[in-house]
Amino acid sequence: MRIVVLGQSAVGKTEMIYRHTAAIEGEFIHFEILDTAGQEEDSLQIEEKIKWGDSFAVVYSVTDRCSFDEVMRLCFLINHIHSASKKGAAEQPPIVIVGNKKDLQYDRMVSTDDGENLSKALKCPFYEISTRDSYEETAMVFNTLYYELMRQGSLSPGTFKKRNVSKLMEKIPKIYANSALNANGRSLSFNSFRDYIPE
Ligand SMILES: Nc1nc2c(ncn2[C@@H]2O[C@H](COP(=O)(O)OP(=O)(O)OP(=O)(O)O)[C@@H](O)[C@H]2O)c(=O)[nH]1
Repeated sequence: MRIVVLGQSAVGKTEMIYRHTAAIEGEFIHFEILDTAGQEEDSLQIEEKIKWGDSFAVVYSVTDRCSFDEVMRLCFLINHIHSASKKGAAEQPPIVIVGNKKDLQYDRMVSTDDGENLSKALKCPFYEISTRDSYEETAMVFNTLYYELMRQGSLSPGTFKKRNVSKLMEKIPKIYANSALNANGRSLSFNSFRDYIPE
């Protein structure tokens, strides 16, 4: 299952996991997670990434009001690109809205109510998490996307089994949250998405 993580710069996307395997109801689900680069990317790159994904985590930081204001635009972008590329899809692709950095209580600029109200308006599940403090909360986001995709009937467990790990993800090391930081203290990521994008 392919998940694309979107959101403004510095909200904590790079703290998320790049490969993750979970046993859900007796099935081993292999998640391929694609990070995006906040503000630096051009619209073509974002479009390619959105087309690649089955489902989406749109992340903001509870300490950054601007990143919250960006969520609605990103959700509309995902829906627009998917409805144009996957004609006939009855529903919007699974999207989870994620308010990250909830550990920074004293720096909060976005309340839990704001997040919940937005998620109701956009009809998407919503979680507040801390990627810094909890691996489980991050994994919960991915599991929810899996259940949403199954609910839509877009993919059956059998389809997942047959699907090969994409060429894109073969280039990427397995990295867990808060581990494998590079010299700048940031998790490893990849830069040249277009070189690796599968057909
Ligand atoms: N306190 C706290 N800090 C976090 C959390 N998640 C990420 N950070 C920090 O926030 C900063 C930005 O995180 P990144 O993962 O680089 O943000 P990004 O969204 O990938 O940013 P771009 O790559 O610019 O798009 C880093 O210093 C992280 O350590 C969290 O849950 N709590």
